[in-house]
Amino acid sequence: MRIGIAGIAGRMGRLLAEEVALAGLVLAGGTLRPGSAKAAPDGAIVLPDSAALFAASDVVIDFTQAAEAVPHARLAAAQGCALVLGSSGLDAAQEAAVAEAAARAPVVYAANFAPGVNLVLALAERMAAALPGAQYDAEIVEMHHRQKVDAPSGTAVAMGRAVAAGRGTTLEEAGIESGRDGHTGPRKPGAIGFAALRGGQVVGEHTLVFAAANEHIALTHRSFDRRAYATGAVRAAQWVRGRAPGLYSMMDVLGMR
Ligand SMILES: NC(=O)C1=CN([C@@H]2O[C@H](COP(=O)(O)OP(=O)(O)OC[C@H]3O[C@@H](n4cnc5c(N)ncnc54)[C@H](OP(=O)(O)O)[C@@H]3O)[C@@H](O)[C@H]2O)C=CC1
Ligand SMILES: O=C(O)C1=N[C@H](C(=O)O)C[C@H](O)C1
Repeated sequence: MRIGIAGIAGRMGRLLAEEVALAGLVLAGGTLRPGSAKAAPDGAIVLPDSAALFAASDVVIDFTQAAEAVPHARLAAAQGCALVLGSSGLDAAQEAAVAEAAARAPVVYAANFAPGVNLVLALAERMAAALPGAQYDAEIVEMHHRQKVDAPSGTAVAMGRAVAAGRGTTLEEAGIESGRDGHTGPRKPGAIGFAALRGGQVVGEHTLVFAAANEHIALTHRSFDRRAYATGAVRAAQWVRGRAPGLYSMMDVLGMR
């Protein structure tokens, strides 16, 4: 199986190249951002653009940036190539366009490819179903390295969506409270709160708190090494090859639904 890696010189791109080799798969090559000062890992073939990457690959893994998600999903659809999409920070229109392209190619899109996080998402939904929103305020706190460009993290948003689903609603309907500052007024009943911390080289930490008048319950996941994401993404690439077109998640890859 030939794997292509978009953004092969990035933090995730480099690790993905290592994990592809460790899994005994063929690295078809990778792309760099046009004009990038970064160099690809030694020995990796650098392809001139995304079209060449998709033409050379059976599965492309994309951990670059939100703006590349739609063009990459459209290339996957046009060229009959599978896509593993890990970039975060996609807006609603970008997510809808990826879903549309996935009608013509198999796409695994996940906010977080670490298996433990996906278990946390399943637990979050069950906890929210058991803890009424009128009494248990859901607050999500995440911390990441100083280079991260989007907030809240994709994983924090996925946690919020899981809480909303457990309560039989959507994140948009439940309401979001984030970036509280100044005279914000009291907390809106049922809203889901987000707080983002940035500093140092934190790989990824997420805590979901359910806070009631007389008790708190918290669920925390910490990633110590990006390899947790990279091994998950390569596993997803092996799983998605040859699947029918559709939008899949890491939960599907892990057999969790
Ligand atoms: N779903 C998950 O499990 C995870 C998701 N992520 C997400 O993955 C993304 C990347 O994270 P990370 O590796 O830390 O970030 P990096 O900035 O280290 O890597 C991204 C790389 O993509 C390159 N790039 C940007 N645009 C293009 C393009 N058009 N073509 C080719 N390469 C391009 C960048 O180049 P340059 O540096 O020159 O700009 C950079 O080298 C983020 O959105 C992050 O949130 C990260 C970890 C886990
Ligand atoms: O940018 C990162 O580093 C990460 N991004 C993903 C996110 O936004 O949730 C996954 C992980 O938290 C690391």
